[in-house]
Amino acid sequence: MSAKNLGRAGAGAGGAGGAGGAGGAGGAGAVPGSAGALLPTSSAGAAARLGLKLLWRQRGLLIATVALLLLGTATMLLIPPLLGAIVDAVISGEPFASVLWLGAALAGAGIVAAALEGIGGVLLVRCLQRALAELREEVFEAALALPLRRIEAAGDADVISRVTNDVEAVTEAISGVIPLCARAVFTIVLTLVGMAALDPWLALAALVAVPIQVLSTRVFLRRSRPLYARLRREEAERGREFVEAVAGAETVRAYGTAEEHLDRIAVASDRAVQTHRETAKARNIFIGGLNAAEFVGLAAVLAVGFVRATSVGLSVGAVTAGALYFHRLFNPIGDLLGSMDDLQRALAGLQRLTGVVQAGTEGLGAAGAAGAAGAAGAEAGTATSQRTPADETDLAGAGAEFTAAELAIARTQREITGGSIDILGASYRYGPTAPRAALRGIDLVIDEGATVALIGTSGSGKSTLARLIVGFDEPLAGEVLIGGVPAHLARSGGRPAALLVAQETHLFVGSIADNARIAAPEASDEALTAALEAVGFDLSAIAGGLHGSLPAAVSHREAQQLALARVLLADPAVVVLDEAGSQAGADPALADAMRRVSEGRTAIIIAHHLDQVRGVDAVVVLENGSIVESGAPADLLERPDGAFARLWRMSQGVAG
Ligand SMILES: Nc1ncnc2c1ncn2[C@@H]1O[C@H](COP(=O)(O)OP(=O)(O)OP(=O)(O)O)[C@@H](O)[C@H]1O
Repeated sequence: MSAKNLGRAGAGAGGAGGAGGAGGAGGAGAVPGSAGALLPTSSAGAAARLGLKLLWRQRGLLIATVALLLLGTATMLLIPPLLGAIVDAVISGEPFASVLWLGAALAGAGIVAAALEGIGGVLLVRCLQRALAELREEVFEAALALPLRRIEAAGDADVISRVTNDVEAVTEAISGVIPLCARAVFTIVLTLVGMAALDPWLALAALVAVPIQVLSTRVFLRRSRPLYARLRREEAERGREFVEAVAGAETVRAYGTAEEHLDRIAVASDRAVQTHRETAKARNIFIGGLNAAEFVGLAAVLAVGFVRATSVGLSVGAVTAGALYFHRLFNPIGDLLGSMDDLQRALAGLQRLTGVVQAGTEGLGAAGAAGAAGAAGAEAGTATSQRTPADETDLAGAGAEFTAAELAIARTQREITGGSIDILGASYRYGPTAPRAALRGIDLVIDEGATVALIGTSGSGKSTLARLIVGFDEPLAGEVLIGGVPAHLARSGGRPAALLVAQETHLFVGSIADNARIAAPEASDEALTAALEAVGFDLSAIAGGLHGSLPAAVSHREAQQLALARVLLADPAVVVLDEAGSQAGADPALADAMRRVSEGRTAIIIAHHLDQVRGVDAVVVLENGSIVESGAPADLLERPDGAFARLWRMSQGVAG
């Protein structure tokens, strides 16, 4: 295969030292979401809407649950009047049998109410847990669908803290607080109805507590809402400092910057602790307000009961029942208002989770599908959902089954018409603060099936170009097309059209088969074995063979071979081997595997050893983000002053 049009602007008809279309928009503008921008947080309304949407999917179960809880609460309300009736029966000297019957009714009501509330509570938790599972899925899918640059800019810790801490806050609320609040609301409403039925004046007296409760709650909410939002942000920042220090442990040790990192972690921790203190203070004031309200309310009920008993002859039993009703309100009101704390935390968490869902959807809806195709494209290991619908019509029909993020991905992705690569005036810059553009006006056309080596000194832009080709990022100016489709949207047979095999291969805990199969979930054991054998992976060396566990200390060669086998299984039109062969010169088995993987598809090899350019159709030399030379290796070697010939001589230890 040739790469005859290669380096169209850079080399023209093989011209050495061309500027590679350096006139491109090297100074392209800001990268959205760059420079440490945390992922967005949604409004409370959007979070509530998402919560309701998820709950609505369980509506059948939810309605049955609410009915059971209401029935249970209503039955429980029979207890105070029955107790009042016992008091009246004893005072009026009724026969013991009557009191006994009332006692039996009391016990029966208690048992039935407890059973109904118990079953209702279990069903409610089940319903909420299902909604939570769906929320987790939505957030996870949205996080995967986020443009890779967006995640990099926010930092892994931000995403991790959302899918761990925030999900945990919402889980706690869902398992404990929301069922408690649901029961509390039912009890409060029905108890007030019960009191009003007993004597409307008693119910009115109970309402004296309400203004104090409302005031305490409002003050608390006003103070705590921003405090909780701040707390979650500060905890995420603390996590980020920590993760960064741990992830960069080697660098930290090498440069002796441990103290500096510890200081930064300490500052972030202090900030979070201070906010914790402020929230505790706000909570204590709030609880004091609730206690005062209870005291005032009960005093009012007893006083009004006394007046009513003496003025209109309300029975002592009725007043007792009224006081018991009011007393019964203490716990649910306390539960409800006391749960505001957890609900606030859960809402703050839900807003951050909804923010991820929105960012995933919006990023894709606009131009940000890079992450979808790109993240999915990384070394075939992270292929997106196999539920990719064939076209828009399918999507509309199956809408309910797809998350918003999936719909956005699927709507924008397109099948390629071939494996050619057209890079037209592509420029890229890592954020507005980057000192210079990583790529400037790259023009490069690679024919389908060609094998091309990218070479250049460190920082010349090879990896950046690779990221654009596999669709991790979009160029800030110009275009990168695979088979006529923008690289970040390009699909081939429903899978990413281009895959990258990087130096680091991500391996999952599990068997060799599990690790290979993520590239092609439907692949048979035979297909997996064939792919692994084709890249020289020695299954006989693994205890248990294909289904044996990945060795704890997997060698670099084995990891690379697994990554290459994944490419064979996923069968993309384009493969980019970034540093995959950095040891290939010294390891003929890896060099063979690379050749095998490059066969029958367009292959870009980021060559770190010039040995790797042997047998390639063309070489592209990058310098400072521009193509300075390109052409067939033999042709380039004939130009003694050319960049490639110079690099070649250096690699052979020849001066000049
Ligand atoms: N994540 C990043 N954030 C900011 N700048 C970056 C980032 N990655 C690369 N760069 C910069 O972009 C330019 C091109 O880097 P790139 O990694 O593409 O070069 P390379 O030729 O692949 O280098 P190497 O051979 O060392 O991997 C360099 O100036 C580099 O510092």
